[in-house]
Amino acid sequence: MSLPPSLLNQKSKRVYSVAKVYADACEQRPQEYWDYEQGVKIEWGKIQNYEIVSKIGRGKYSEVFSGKCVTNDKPCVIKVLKPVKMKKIYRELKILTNLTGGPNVVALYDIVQDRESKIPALIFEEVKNVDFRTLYPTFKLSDIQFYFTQLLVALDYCHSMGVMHRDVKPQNVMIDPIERKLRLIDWGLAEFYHPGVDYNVRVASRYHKGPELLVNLNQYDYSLDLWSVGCMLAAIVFKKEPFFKGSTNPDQLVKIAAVLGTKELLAYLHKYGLPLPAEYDDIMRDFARKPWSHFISAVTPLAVPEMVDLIDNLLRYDHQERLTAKETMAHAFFTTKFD
Ligand SMILES: Nc1ncnc2c1ncn2[C@@H]1O[C@H](COP(=O)(O)OP(=O)(O)OP(=O)(O)O)[C@@H](O)[C@H]1O
Repeated sequence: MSLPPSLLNQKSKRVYSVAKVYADACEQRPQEYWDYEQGVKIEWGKIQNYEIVSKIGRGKYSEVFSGKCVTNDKPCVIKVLKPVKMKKIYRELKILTNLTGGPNVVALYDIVQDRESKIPALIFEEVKNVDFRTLYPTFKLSDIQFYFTQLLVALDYCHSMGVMHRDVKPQNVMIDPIERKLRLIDWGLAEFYHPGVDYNVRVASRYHKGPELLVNLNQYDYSLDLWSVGCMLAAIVFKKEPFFKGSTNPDQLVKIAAVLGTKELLAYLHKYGLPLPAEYDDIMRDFARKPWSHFISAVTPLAVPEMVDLIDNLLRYDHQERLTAKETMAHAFFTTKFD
């Protein structure tokens, strides 16, 4: 039985940007693969199989607990969702079930539901994460090579499966340095990519939002995630956490322009036939582009030329110019041997 047509892959009247890679990843698969509005059938597990041990986190959309599966005594993480639109819950579930088992993607063990409140909870593998504010300052170049390769493998995988994560940031990259294990978590903002579709720009967390989101360029794609990776690397290497620290969303673009230049921002908008939104009228200034050397000093030994070149190729206004996840892994930074 075929599904009725969906609004999720409806093209915009003006198609001005299409992903450079994996553009047809969803279109090549059956509609059931990506149509979370019509095709999600949840196989609920048993809530009594899980026990809460302690609280480990609180997100905008959930409360997260460390727990235990009583049938096998295995540790797990229990993410109890806050009441949001069912459509958002279906999207996260569909994406997680499609991606679980993929390299460095947090594994979804089960989905359960509270009998009375009907609130769904997701059961995940647990990662013994060390907070990035403690861990990243210990990184040598070889650690950056290792962990960012793990992150890029996860991203290349999800992109190849037609999914943009849309919330890449240190808080969503769990690292267990003892096991040298990395898992990309929080697929709550992730979305299926269809070429020519207009997407909501209210995604990602402020400091890691790509310029496309801040100028209302709706036809963005997987390359959004590579901007966020560039922000993470720049923060580590230039010892500036976060690298772009806007106080509001519009101020975030001002902070980016203060580094990448205002003329260059306008050229980006011009390429895609978009105006600079009116909200910038009073706050955007005419910034000259800063060379990366501006951020290099005696306290930035990680800023070797290969790394700076990599950052330069990720932190590009033009999402089509950024390296893809695969291209990033093949960049000289990753193929050079560092101690
Ligand atoms: N598998 C896991 N292993 C270890 N810790 C985890 C795991 N999953 C989630 N956490 C912890 O719980 C926090 C919140 O989880 P998650 O980001 O999935 O929830 P969220 O409500 O979508 O958060 P946000 O508001 O940041 O988008 C994470 O930042 C992390 O500290």
